[in-house]
Amino acid sequence: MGAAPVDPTATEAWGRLAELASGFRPDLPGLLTDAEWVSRSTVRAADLRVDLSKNLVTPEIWKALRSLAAEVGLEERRDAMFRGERINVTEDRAVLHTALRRPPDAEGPEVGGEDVVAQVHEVLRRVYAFADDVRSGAWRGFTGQPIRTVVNIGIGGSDLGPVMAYEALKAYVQDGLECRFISNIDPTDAAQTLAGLDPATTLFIVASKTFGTLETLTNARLCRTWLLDGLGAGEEAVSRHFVAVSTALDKVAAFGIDPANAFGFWDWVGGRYSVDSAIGTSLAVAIGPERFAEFLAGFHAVDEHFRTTPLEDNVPALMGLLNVWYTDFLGAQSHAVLPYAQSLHRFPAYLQQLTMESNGKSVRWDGTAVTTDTGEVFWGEPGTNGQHAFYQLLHQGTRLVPADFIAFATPSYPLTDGSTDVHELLLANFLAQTKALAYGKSADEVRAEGTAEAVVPARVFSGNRPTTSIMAPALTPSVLGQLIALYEHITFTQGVVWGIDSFDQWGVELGKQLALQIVPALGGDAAVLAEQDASTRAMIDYYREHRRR
Ligand SMILES: O=P(O)(O)OC[C@H]1O[C@](O)(CO)[C@@H](O)[C@@H]1O
Repeated sequence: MGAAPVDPTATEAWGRLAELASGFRPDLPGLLTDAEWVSRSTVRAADLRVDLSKNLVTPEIWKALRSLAAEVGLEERRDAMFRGERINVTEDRAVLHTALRRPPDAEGPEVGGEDVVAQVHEVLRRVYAFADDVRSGAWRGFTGQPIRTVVNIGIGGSDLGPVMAYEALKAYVQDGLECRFISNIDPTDAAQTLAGLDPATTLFIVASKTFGTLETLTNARLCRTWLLDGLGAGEEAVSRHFVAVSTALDKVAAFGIDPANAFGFWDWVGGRYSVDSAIGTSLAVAIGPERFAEFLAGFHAVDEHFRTTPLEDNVPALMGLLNVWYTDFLGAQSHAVLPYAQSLHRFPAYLQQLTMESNGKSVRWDGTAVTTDTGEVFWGEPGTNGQHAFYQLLHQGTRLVPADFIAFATPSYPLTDGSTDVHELLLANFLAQTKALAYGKSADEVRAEGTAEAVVPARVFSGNRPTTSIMAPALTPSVLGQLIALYEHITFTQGVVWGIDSFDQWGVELGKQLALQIVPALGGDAAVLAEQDASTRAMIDYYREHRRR
């Protein structure tokens, strides 16, 4: 099962961190008076400026966290990943999503004797040619019309990355082109997504790493029926309206999609790490090959930062270590990601798969039990919307919730209401929130506002609530690539400390198996029904009684 990971709790650094945590009294207002602290706590990766100064740490804690990274062999494992070693132990695979964004002239790692970077660029060349054809109108549908809508059919990493990036970069989408996304097996998703579309100008991308995913194949069949019925055509129309992205090109062909219309990728790309592979084809069509290449270059810039920067300034490593500190020493159970950019409204959902499918594990890569708490629950919504919903708990609740705030100097859409720079109102809120969380408001301050004594406690803010502020010049394709790579490497860092294989996802399998076993019972198979537990049986009975056809 691979060499045993170092038990982090047995390291010297862990002992030191435990000492530092016991009786730790954070003093963010005190720290923030020190310009030197802020400047030392502000780190950069490519275009990302990351202010770590409003975190519950001290120089001693940082030192101990870096020692922990050294003792668990973070840099060695990072290097092994970049070299293409099979660090995805339970699936016996290399982990090389970083090769997807290496420039064509870079010397790539080899997997199975094959030059990975050359393979990547060969597929990219085909994706770009396809994207150009769709964008220029050279690609025609069955009735001879150009494509207006691209519908990506996928789920998990084959959906969340493309939809998140499309939403984030909508300002760059070619006029007259639109992407839509179908993921859920609930037919409502397909029904609502297809509503109003003209089959003659609609092209489907079936995106599935394995090409065996129930939801995606079901939706693909459903869309094929919709297309052929709408066009009044036979199977011969499929090749003008369906392309596929997968590592299983034999299954793509078996499904009836012309291999000439299929774009491949490789088993060394995890689904949740695949938006920068051909899985991003819908995005490449929407924003064009040049912008897509900038997106990849953004990832690569942060990869290089992570690969070459010493720990003191290595942003993903520092942020990952900080998350370990909060999770294992200060008892945090969740982590909020709060983009002050509406364009990033699907970013928290994307990060949920990236972080929780990667680090939601109880055993280590050698099969032994983890020795400490692992993966936090990631969640979030764009500001300022969240301020009017769940920030109450962030400010005054009993839970410690470290939060990452993300903002951009230049807005995606520079609208004004005639007199106000609306983006400045957004940024003022971003700045105000991290300040309010850090400083809080004392009882004396509340009293000084003339508040009745009985209400004073309800209006006190404890402060000392940690935040990290990430800023960049604008949400460009490159900056989006940088942000994604940042969180990929944060996730990796945490996984290494905990000794986790962050690249498998066995935990999703049991439910899938059981669903397939239960299907016949819903259809009335008495023998399968009898095998179910009492609760499941009763719900199936309820369903059969209430289902209207
Ligand atoms: O791309 P595929 O093979 O259809 O898988 C979709 C998603 O399903 C999962 O395997 C989880 O069920 C994810 O890891 C993956 O991103």
